[in-house]
Amino acid sequence: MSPLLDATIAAVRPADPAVLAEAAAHQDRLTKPRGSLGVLEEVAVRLAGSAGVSPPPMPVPAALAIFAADHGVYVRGVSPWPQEVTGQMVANFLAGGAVANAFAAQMGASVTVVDVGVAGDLPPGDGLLVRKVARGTADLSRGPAMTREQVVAALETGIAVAADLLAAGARCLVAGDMGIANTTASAALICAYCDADPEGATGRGTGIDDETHTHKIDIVREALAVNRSLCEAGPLDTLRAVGGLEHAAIAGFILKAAASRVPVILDGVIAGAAALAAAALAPAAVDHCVAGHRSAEPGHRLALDHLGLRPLVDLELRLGEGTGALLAHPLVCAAVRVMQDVATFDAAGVTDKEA
Ligand SMILES: Cc1cc2ncn([C@H]3O[C@H](COP(=O)(O)O)[C@@H](O)[C@H]3O)c2cc1C
Ligand SMILES: O=C(O)c1cccnc1
Repeated sequence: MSPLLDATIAAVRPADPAVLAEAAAHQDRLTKPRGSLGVLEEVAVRLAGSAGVSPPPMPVPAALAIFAADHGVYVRGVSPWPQEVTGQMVANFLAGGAVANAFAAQMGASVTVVDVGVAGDLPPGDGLLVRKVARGTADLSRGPAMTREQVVAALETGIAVAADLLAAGARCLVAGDMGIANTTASAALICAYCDADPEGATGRGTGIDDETHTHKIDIVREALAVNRSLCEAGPLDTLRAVGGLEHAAIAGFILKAAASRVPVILDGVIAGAAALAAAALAPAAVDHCVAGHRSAEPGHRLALDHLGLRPLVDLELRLGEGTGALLAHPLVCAAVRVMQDVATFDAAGVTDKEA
């Protein structure tokens, strides 16, 4: 594939089983009824297993990377929004005006925007990394979206961005996306990796009427049919056949976080589809992922079920940009804080009914 990608995949290790057991036992010694923190207990144990130490380190500071790219399938009329909105939103992110900026400011996360494949040229700006692999993908409903070189370059971009953020001190990575028509590619990826039917996996994205929704399902079906042999050839070929440049970059970003034993909080259906690709390339990568939220897109539920991840927040969000993942960050921090701060029954002199 590529030396960087191969090395990153090889470095992805599963959660440490001894640390998982130690963390679970520690949860049970804390001054609360066992299991009373529900899913938050699982999250803290998960982060301990991922980091290889219990209690796990506090996942701060968090760094959001928004990977932006365009999609050839746009020409098939699958999104109600003009394609130039991708580049315009990049400018909005750089100006601090998007929802992702508001949430990142609220959560104390940094924001990095990566042009991994926006169709138009973007004016340079503070916080923009221009890593254009192509000016958008090819139309996945007519053939492969990407060449092998392109998908590898996009994966490497995600790996490099994660590496730089980690080197700058980030201890939690958050994956975001921007790309008009990318819910179509996400649906196709989910069908290919989960063996799902386009009807159940294809949602309304930014908001389409019934007729366009039916058409979008047909487009996903066409994409899977025309790319069938590539989708059967392996996980990398599946990603290049029906994915987007931002999906590939997010997959690389997840792989690098996993290889570094740093948690990565997943966002909605785009990050979910990218996580399927990362997990297909390195199954243990899932051990280092936290599902930030469940989006309203039906395919997202299929992806999370396939990955075995339980979302922390379900607020019917359907935005992307990393917004749902950012909302979950304080919950992840609170879960870790419990492990670090809460007294044990012994230390606090509280009677444990199980002792
Ligand atoms: C103004 C605006 C801001 C957004 N921020 C994220 N998305 C989200 O919507 C797009 C995917 O939906 P579809 O597949 O229906 O085109 C992606 O860009 C995604 O990030 C946005 C979309 C719009 C219009
Ligand atoms: O699930 C998401 O993140 C999503 C849904 C619709 C449009 N954009 C993103």
